[in-house]
Amino acid sequence: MSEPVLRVENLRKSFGGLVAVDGASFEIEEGSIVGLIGPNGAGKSTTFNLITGFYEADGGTVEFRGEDIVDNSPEERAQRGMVRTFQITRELTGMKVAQNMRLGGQDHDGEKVVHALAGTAADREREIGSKAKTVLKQLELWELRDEYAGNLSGGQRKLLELGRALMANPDVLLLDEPMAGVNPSLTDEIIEMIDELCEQGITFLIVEHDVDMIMDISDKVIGMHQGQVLVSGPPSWVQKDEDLLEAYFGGEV
Ligand SMILES: Nc1ncnc2c1ncn2[C@@H]1O[C@H](COP(=O)(O)OP(=O)(O)OP(=O)(O)O)[C@@H](O)[C@H]1O
Repeated sequence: MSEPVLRVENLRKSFGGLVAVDGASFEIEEGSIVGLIGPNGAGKSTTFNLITGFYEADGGTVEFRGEDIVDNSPEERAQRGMVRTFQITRELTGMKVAQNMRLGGQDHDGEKVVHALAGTAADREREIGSKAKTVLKQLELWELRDEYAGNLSGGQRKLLELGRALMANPDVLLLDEPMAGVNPSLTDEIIEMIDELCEQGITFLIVEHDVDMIMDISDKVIGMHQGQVLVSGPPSWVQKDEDLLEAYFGGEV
């Protein structure tokens, strides 16, 4: 069997006395779509932030292509091809769609993009512009390129977030609730896009509250509760896992 692209082992993180991630371990195979689910407060976002290096782990390892990167900064991880989506924050809503995309090609993963391209700064600018055009067309945002990001609908913003992340040439793309606030027609578009990108070799880790959708699109689903991985495997049996069902629906009312 091939090596997993990402392996998390015994990951731990507390905030004060609160244990948010409590010895989580799982693997992500290259070229797969993996969903990370669990009830509110299960530790999904914290795990996400530990993988991308936005939080420092209290313990455990994060291996990327067989190498422990737990001491690497988010920028170093991004340069290796691990990229996450960022919300289009207030600062970015004042910029046009096309500018947002160019920034995506330059910011956290800028080094990788720049190194990948030969030639002068002007050549690189042209290259970034041409990649932005391709991605915007893929995401059907090309017509909106001169629109301010702040004028986009919630769903269109989600597509722009995805587009910005794609500008950084990711190998592994971590999506934080890509469907939140997205209307059903755009949801389908995003799912199609994820499928296509996966076929092109991008590995996905997706944190998402829409469990049905995650079960539909994922090759593997990881279910978390109280900072621990309860279950990890194919959607067909994760959705029948008694412990996970109990975590979602059981316990005290
Ligand atoms: N920066 C922080 N400071 C203090 N406590 C935090 C912080 N981030 C998360 N927590 C706590 O850690 C626990 C896990 O939170 P986390 O956001 O990882 O869960 P989640 O599964 O993503 O939840 P949700 O589905 O509601 O987004 C929660 O009890 C939360 O209150």
